[in-house]
Amino acid sequence: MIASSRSNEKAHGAPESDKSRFGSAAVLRAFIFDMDGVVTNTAVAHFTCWKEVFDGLLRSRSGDDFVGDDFRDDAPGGDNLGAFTRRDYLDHVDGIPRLAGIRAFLESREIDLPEGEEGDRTPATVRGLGFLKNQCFDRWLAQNEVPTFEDTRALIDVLKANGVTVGIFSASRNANRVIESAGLGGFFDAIVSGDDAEEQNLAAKPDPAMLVETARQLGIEPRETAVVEDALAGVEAGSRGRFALTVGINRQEDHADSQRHALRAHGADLVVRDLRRLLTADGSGLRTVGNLPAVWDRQDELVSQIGSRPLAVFLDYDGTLTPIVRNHRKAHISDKMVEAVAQLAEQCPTAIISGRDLDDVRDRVGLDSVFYAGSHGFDIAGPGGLKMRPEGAEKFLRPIAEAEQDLRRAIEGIDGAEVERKTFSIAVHFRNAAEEDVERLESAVDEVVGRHADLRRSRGKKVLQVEPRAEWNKGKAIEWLLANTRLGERDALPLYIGDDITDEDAFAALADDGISIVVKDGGYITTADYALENSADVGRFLVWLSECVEKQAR
Ligand SMILES: O=P(O)(O)OC[C@H]1O[C@H](O[C@H]2O[C@H](CO)[C@@H](O)[C@H](O)[C@H]2O)[C@H](O)[C@@H](O)[C@@H]1O
Repeated sequence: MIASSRSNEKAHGAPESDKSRFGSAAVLRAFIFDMDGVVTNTAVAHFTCWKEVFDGLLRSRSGDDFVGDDFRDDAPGGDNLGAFTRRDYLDHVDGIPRLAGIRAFLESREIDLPEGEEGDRTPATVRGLGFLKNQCFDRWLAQNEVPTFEDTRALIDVLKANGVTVGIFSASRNANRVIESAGLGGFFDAIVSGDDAEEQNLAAKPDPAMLVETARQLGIEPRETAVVEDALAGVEAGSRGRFALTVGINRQEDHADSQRHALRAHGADLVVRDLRRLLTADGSGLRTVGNLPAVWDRQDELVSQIGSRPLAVFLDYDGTLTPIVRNHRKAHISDKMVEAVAQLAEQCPTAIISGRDLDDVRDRVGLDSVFYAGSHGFDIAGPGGLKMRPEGAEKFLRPIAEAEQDLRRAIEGIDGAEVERKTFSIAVHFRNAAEEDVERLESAVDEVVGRHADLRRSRGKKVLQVEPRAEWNKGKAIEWLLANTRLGERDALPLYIGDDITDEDAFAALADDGISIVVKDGGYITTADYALENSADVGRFLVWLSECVEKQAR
């Protein structure tokens, strides 16, 4: 076996300073938690009360045919008077102020009700429905102690022990009572509730106003603050407010995969199923690329994890197969690395999953034996003429082309900023721009993206990416490749190596079954299992892996 790599060589041509990397643990001084569904487990109580109220209304309109005890998860399937479902809860009322949620649900069922008056007590008006829902929840609160999520408690304990400030916010006007009932009174450094929102006229999620107010009360800038949210509107608020990191917590049991991709599409930088995934193995600190175990210290563990299963290897390109360099055109892969990938591809199916354009990454690597996914997984190709784009992908080509023109105009005059067009995304690079111009650049990009409902903005290393607002990403591409090509044959064990935030989608896809390795760069929060030092270390590891698989086959 190859000896542990302890080389300090700077493989990264222009290393990021720890502090310049968003999501870097070094810059995080505060965490803000959404209350319902993240800290407190009131979802069942809320859902039950919404169901009681809305089913009462729907029953009164549909008569004898109504099936009220229907707890199905899916949408009502065109039946506007069908029972209130969990999908309705998530799509229309979860995390939304009471009356706004009622209006959204009624609109989804094409039910027109008058707004009504403050003192209304019947389901004949929006306000009356709001009263009944709150009365039900009040009853529940009086009879129950609000449960909390253990993983959130564990994360908060670590944050507090490490001197990180912690705030909580909720659109609920019952927030303070819920926090008290959960035994968390005095636990948070700031609480912003639905009452505060009303008093200060703070717009509801996805507007970041409540989050920004919580950060203000904590006395810490959004750029130094992480947000933890479970609702789609909430992660969107974190992204719109340009918080340092937006973590999506996915507590869905039945629709876990689609919820993970939806949280990402709405702006979560990272999505986890359990917040303890953000902690080191011993649970004492945040899991960062800096404190992950080196692959070389865990060779035996890896060998036993692989066991007799065939491997399916997935590799990122920039920062993984090549060092990061100032000019993206000059990120050339070395002959030695191509040789290492080629040898590995002879032993086990191998894919390169890149944010670059498909043709660009394929030309750079130049191997016919590997699979490729370009534009963060939107454009897949492989041996034997394989070609795949997710259904409906082409509809994004037009908004992307328009945004490209707008972005080129918008960044004129920002020295060092550059637009790189890929088929299904646009990278706006700022590695060579002055630090003081980055905020202006971000605003310009947000402004352009704001004009296109089909597009969203995500982040990477000294780059903003404009991409389809679609539930597709590197992780989804890997899932597709595993299900539809020889990469997934014979119960293959997937292994992924990457270095950037978009690689977290791949790590999430492998969270239950797979090996995730991050290439070190700065000290940002990651969900990977192991680390490699730099791209030279990746090369050594690929050679080691080829040898392992060869031995396994003998
Ligand atoms: O998914 P990847 O293969 O890692 O691609 C991610 C982006 O990589 C490139 O940009 C990054 O690398 C450049 C060259 O080292 C560097 O100058 C830039 O700052 C990095 O963000 C590529 O240009 C992008 O299109 C990819 O999305």
